[in-house]
Amino acid sequence: MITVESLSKSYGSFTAVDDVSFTAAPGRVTGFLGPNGAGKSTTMRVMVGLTQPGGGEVRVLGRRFADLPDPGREVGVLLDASAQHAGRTGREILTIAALTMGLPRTRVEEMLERVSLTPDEASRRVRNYSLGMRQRLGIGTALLGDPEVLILDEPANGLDPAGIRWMRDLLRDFADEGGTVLLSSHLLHEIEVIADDIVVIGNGRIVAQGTKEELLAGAGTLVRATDGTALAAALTHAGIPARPTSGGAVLAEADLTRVGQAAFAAGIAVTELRAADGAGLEEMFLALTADSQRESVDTTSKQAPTTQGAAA
Ligand SMILES: Nc1ncnc2c1ncn2[C@@H]1O[C@H](COP(=O)(O)OP(=O)(O)OP(=O)(O)O)[C@@H](O)[C@H]1O
Repeated sequence: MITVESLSKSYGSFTAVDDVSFTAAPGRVTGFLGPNGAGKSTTMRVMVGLTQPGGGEVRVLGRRFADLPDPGREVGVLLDASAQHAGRTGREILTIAALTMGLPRTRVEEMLERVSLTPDEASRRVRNYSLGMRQRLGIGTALLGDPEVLILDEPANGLDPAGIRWMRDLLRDFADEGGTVLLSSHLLHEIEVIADDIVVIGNGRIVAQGTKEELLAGAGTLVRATDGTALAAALTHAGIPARPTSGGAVLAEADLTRVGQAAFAAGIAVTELRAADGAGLEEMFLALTADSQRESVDTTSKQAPTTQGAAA
């Protein structure tokens, strides 16, 4: 369990993390999603005692990180996969970590196998590793002490699709055995594939949180007709908030039946009608974090889609 309570952190007059509260529960994979510079790494650094908070606190397994009796065995941490000693081999890095934690050397071979680094790769110096191999090694180091909690900052960075699937299965198994996983990403798709619960941060503030299902349910219905403008107008006329998406469809804030009936009543033949699923979550992510995006994003909407019950 990780509990973040009213956490704030400023650098000079700049507020990087602003009154952030959320929980990552045991048995669940919690995705911490936000665009670049949103405050994810700062929050995670506070969690593991590397950055002092300006206000609020973080508890891991009920204690501040500094008060954990044996943090290496309780919390597995991966903050920057490229921060490993480039002149050491993968096996040496794991061996040093194992010896520091008082673990037998056999644990190193177990872990190399678990993160799918071959004996040949384990004998190479880390400077010759791809980013994906560094991530696997970093995840191996985090798992080495058989911790109850994993805190991983952008662990999918550099992994190919097969690597992301491998990581998803690994984190799923970890959570199914009762572990707590918190992982960050600036890519919605990664979080959508891996996480059970999602916490969305933009400009240092939590903008939405809930289960993946809750956030998806809030995303409404995706509907398409030959004349999208007439469709959007008909839905709006029927009292259903509706807006065009970047893909030419209309995203409506009502369930399938209501949207279908409204289009039928207006005499409009729909060519597609389905739950918005990932498309809706993506729209929501872009809309909710639009003002913290560095590149301008046309969300076409004045309002974020409904996330009641899930919104913080
Ligand atoms: N030591 C520091 N001094 C000054 N500003 C900082 C410092 N560390 C972080 N920041 C600023 O705080 C904000 C949040 O940074 P943070 O690294 O937490 O974001 P992030 O969500 O992890 O982004 P990314 O996905 O790009 O890693 C950024 O604007 C960053 O420039």
